[in-house]
Amino acid sequence: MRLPIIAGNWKMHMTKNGAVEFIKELEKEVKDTDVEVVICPPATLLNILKEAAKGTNIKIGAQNMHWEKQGAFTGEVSPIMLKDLDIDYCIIGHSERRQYFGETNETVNKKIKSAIDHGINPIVCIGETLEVRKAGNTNSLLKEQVTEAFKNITDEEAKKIVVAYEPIWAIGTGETATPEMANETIAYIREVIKDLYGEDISEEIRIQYGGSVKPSNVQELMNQEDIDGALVGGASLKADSFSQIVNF
Ligand SMILES: O=C[C@H](O)COP(=O)(O)O
Repeated sequence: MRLPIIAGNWKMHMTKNGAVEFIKELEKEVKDTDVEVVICPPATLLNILKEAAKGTNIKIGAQNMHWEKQGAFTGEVSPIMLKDLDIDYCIIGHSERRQYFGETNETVNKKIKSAIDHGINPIVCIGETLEVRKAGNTNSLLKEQVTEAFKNITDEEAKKIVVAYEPIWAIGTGETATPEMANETIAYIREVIKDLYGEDISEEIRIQYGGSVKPSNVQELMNQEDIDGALVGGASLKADSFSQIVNF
């Protein structure tokens, strides 16, 4: 049995006041859940939220990191800095970072390795554009993204990775993949992982769905056999809607 994991990706939203209130409110609503709950705020809020979440079952994740420990990389945050704050997770290779900040399968792989080396669990995002899906190339693209992401990752390291399947056409658009379509694609991703690591590890690795997840559609998605959680954008910005998602 895989432990479900529901993570909120706040993207470039939120400031101090609202954020601490959010954690206080969320804590009350999710304290009895069996789901692993993660909030990924902007880097400016990592420290304050880590403090606010102390003693709760809410984990805190970053949205990005550099693969180097330190150096002349203006504006970047290193894995050592995240570990300094005891950050639990880091989203890696979100489609917005691939699209707007030039991230490639190669940099995603470097970041995954570095995160694991520093004791940070990666949430690795993969997904296709509408053009790729319409052309019937979804599976080949996902296979390439998975294979490149997991390059030179050992069996033990692979188990620490959470994969987030996010069809780009479903992000922030209100368009959700149907639960069946999401499940079928995630089952395919699990097959690719099975080819790389064998059945036991592929059955252990958690794969989330992301893309317009909201209180009204989460249950149907989570009922699917291969979907182990959600990476939630817009609906994670209000404690009320995010806690409804966690308590699906
Ligand atoms: O990381 C989260 C995803 O990009 C989904 O965002 P969304 O729930 O606003 O569609």
